Amino acid sequence: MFSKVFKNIINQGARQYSSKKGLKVTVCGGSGGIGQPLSLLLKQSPLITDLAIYDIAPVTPGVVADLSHMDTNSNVTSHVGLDNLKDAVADTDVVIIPAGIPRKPGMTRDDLFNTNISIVCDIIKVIGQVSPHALVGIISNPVNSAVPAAAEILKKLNVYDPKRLFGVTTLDIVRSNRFIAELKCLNATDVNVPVIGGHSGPTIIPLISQCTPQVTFDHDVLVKLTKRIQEAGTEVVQAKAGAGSATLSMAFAGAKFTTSMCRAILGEPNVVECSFVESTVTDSPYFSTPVLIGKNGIEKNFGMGNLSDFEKDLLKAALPELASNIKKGADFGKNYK
Ligand SMILES: NC(=O)C1=CN([C@@H]2O[C@H](COP(=O)(O)OP(=O)(O)OC[C@H]3O[C@@H](n4cnc5c(N)ncnc54)[C@H](O)[C@@H]3O)[C@@H](O)[C@H]2O)C=CC1
Ligand SMILES: O=C([O-])CC(=O)C(=O)O
Repeated sequence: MFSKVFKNIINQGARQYSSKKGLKVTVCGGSGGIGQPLSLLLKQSPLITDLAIYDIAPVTPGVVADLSHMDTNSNVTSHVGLDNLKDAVADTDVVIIPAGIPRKPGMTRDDLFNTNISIVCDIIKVIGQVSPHALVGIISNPVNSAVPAAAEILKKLNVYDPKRLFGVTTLDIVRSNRFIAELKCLNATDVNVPVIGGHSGPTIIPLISQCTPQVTFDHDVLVKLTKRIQEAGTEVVQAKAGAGSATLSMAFAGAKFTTSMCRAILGEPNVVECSFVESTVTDSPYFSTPVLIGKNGIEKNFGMGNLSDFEKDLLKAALPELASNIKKGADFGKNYK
């Protein structure tokens, strides 16, 4: 008797929850080093009712079975291989893409171009055909080339909306916040540093002069701190000694970014993230700055604000590399069949 009553209560609860439709999020590359912990974090979000995991790896149904035992309310689905990508992105609200290979010591992010950009283009093409209104965040490197390549694919499909395409640079902000908190003995969750530019070496420009709370450093400390932020990805690649690049901190950053997109779609005001997007802020056609995100993507670009002389020099050094990364990506996208 007790167990029958108990089961009824559970079933009513389940019906109540399943009737509340939240958002669908698709993780492309969901079985990888970033994809698995990112999916683990997203499975815990009450904003997401459907989590679709897409990958080419045969382990994917196992990853999904594993995630689906977590007693949170979202449904998780498995989609393996390009033929099944359509289902993964059908009616989706957000697609987040960490598909592709990571760096090994001695490689630059640009060395991943040949393998990763075609992976990203294959995925973007299907998103453009099936769910052009989704907000799309690209984690796969080189981000500076992947975003312009993706834009060209979407333009060819006549569905490109620059407000909906994002390069995910959140890890640069997460690292800057943490490194500054360490140096100044601050609570890391209270620190917020905008990071502009792109996502590779000298194109990563932390605006420490705009940090909240305000912080100051002697020039030599500022130089070292900036270099550490710019080379933090390489720090992890070297420490992992051939076994890949940042995965856990990236999953944390990716979950922050994805959650921001979900909050914005659900109507929360004042959702601001730094992201590598189409831009008129500088001469670079794509550039990361803080942007206001709303239901339909970017609503406002906040630009760079006032830069210190040191930051102006960083910007000058970044622009040539950015221009070449962007042209390489855009050319690939234009020629992609
Ligand atoms: N934007 C950022 O701040 C960061 C970007 N990354 C980048 O993220 C990417 C992924 O890194 P990890 O997860 O460590 O690599 P990983 O190799 O552990 O995982 C990649 C996953 O992508 C899947 N995959 C490969 N080709 C695919 C395709 N055609 N379609 C769908 N899935 C495919 C693989 O099966 C694997 O499960 C790399 O390009 C890495 O450089 C990494 C850290 C930070
Ligand atoms: O460094 C890499 O190759 C991965 C990455 O983008 C990062 O950790 O920032």
